Amino acid sequence: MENLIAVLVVQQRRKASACFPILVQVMAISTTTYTSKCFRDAGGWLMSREDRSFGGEKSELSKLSTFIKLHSLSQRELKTRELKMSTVGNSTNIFWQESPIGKLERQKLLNQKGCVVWITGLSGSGKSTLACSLSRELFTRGKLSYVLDGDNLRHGLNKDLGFKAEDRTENIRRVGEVAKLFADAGLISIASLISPYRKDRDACRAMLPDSNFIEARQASF
Ligand SMILES: Nc1ncnc2c1ncn2[C@@H]1O[C@H](COP(=O)(O)OS(=O)(=O)O)[C@@H](OP(=O)(O)O)[C@H]1O
Ligand SMILES: Nc1ncnc2c1ncn2[C@@H]1O[C@H](COP(=O)(O)OP(=O)(O)O)[C@@H](O)[C@H]1O
Repeated sequence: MENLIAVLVVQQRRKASACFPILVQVMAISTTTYTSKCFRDAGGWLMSREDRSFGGEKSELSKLSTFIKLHSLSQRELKTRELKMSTVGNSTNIFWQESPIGKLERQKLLNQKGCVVWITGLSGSGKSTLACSLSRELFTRGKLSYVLDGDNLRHGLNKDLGFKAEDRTENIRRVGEVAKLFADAGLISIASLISPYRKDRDACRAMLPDSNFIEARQASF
């Protein structure tokens, strides 16, 4: 049976003139419960912190002030959504927002598979040259790539970082995250960084399915 996912909202926060809900919990309920009628009628669900059951009268519920988002999801999607809810810093209301267009659709549009090619090697070993040649070669074959070059990224995104071990780790983590997003967008993301520590490269690899992360070591020519 299809499951419904209800996002419970217990309070509102005011910011400027706008009210926006604070998301506190995601819960699955069966479509056979009383609530499914409420969902249909109201197109959403209202619930107080005190009333955590789904059995309350609709009239009571409608006294409450805020809005609940409702999605009809498969069990699998539901699990994914629940897993993607996370606490970031002190915030408990940060959750993953799905894109209306899926990765597979983007890949189909571009006629290619998004992935990360990670080129590691010493400074001056030829990483950037290799990354640019690869990008050009892919382009001539009708494949869209983008080079994430360590030098370039240190001009902007990573300009606050130096070359201590922990700064390199953070540099590589950030580039890994960007590369992952580009791969998700359907691009062939070519990262060219010294990335001297295996653990940092492995952490980037772990962000993606194995077959989507290709590591290449540029030996000095
Ligand atoms: N220790 C030190 N001091 C000063 N400058 C340095 C240092 N290490 C690297 N570089 C220069 O920074 C460029 C980018 O480095 P990366 O971001 O790829 O390094 S790392 O992956 O974070 O280790 C790197 O670019 P490439 O020479 O293209 O590798 C260097 O120009
Ligand atoms: N295969 C190669 N043969 C000869 N020279 C190369 C080769 N690859 C790169 N170079 C030269 O070496 C220098 C450093 O290359 P670069 O790609 O900037 O290295 P990195 O990005 O690793 O610092 C550049 O002057 C480049 O033209």
